[in-house]
Amino acid sequence: MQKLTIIKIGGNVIDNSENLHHFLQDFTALEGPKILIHGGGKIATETSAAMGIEAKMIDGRRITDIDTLRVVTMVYAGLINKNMVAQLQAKGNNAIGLTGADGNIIKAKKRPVKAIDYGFVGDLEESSVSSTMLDSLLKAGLTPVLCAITHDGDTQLLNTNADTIASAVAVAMSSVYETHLVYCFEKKGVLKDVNDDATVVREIRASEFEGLKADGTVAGGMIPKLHNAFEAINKGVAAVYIGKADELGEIEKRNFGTKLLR
Ligand SMILES: Nc1ncnc2c1ncn2[C@@H]1O[C@H](COP(=O)(O)OP(=O)(O)O)[C@@H](O)[C@H]1O
Ligand SMILES: CC(=O)N[C@@H](CCC(=O)OP(=O)(O)O)C(=O)O
Repeated sequence: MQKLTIIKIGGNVIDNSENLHHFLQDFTALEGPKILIHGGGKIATETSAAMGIEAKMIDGRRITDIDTLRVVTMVYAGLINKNMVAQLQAKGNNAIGLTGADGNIIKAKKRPVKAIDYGFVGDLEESSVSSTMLDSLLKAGLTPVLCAITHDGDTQLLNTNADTIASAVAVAMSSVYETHLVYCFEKKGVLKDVNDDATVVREIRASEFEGLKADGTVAGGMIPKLHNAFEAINKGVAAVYIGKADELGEIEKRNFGTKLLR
């Protein structure tokens, strides 16, 4: 099987133009077919505030009412996605920026209203990602750049967490490629002490996850990130890493961040 590299980049890195430039350079230099998935939550929150809309997050998910959906569509599918594609083009990478609605690449289901109404948040299912469409783009020599906007197939755009998209895309592509998934963010990996980059946990087994949550080692956005990362490794993705965006260039040379084990 041919190797495919899927990289997810988080909002804190995207927000810093110097870090983003460096990351996109390293991403372009990676050998072989690749897919980039980006978030942008931080910029969406700032843009919402500038428009007088208060951002509300519960368990790492944005409550997406109709006004917020407009903002995230503009920010993720427009501003961030198109700027990233333009930067990749300038670096010689023939990128194509897409939402899940384009080419029906990711179809989601609006999250059912239970105790909390998340609004226009889309959940993914086994059959949500079209590996066939993504593979035809890769075979055409293009680098897909996917944002966090999906659709329900019945006109409605939806907002789906970018870590979840990365995991689902990696699982779907594993039937066609030996898929490697890398979550890039602003820290060196999963840390024992969140404020100390020298405390990277080099390997985490699925069986250790509950303990790390219970003793408070992992918290906040790291909980859904690890959950999505373990979903990927447990469903056939060949390798999953979590590490620092500006160390991506080192990934083949030495230990990069935290490696997940089944
Ligand atoms: N043990 C940990 N190691 C690293 N980061 C952690 C840990 N526990 C909590 N975090 C927090 O998780 C955040 C990453 O989650 P998130 O902000 O959702 O990522 P992204 O930037 O990819 O969207 C980090 O910025 C950090 O504040
Ligand atoms: C439903 C939901 O929460 N969607 C996310 C999508 C963006 C994202 O995941 O951005 P980061 O990777 O930068 O956090 C949000 O709107 O924040």
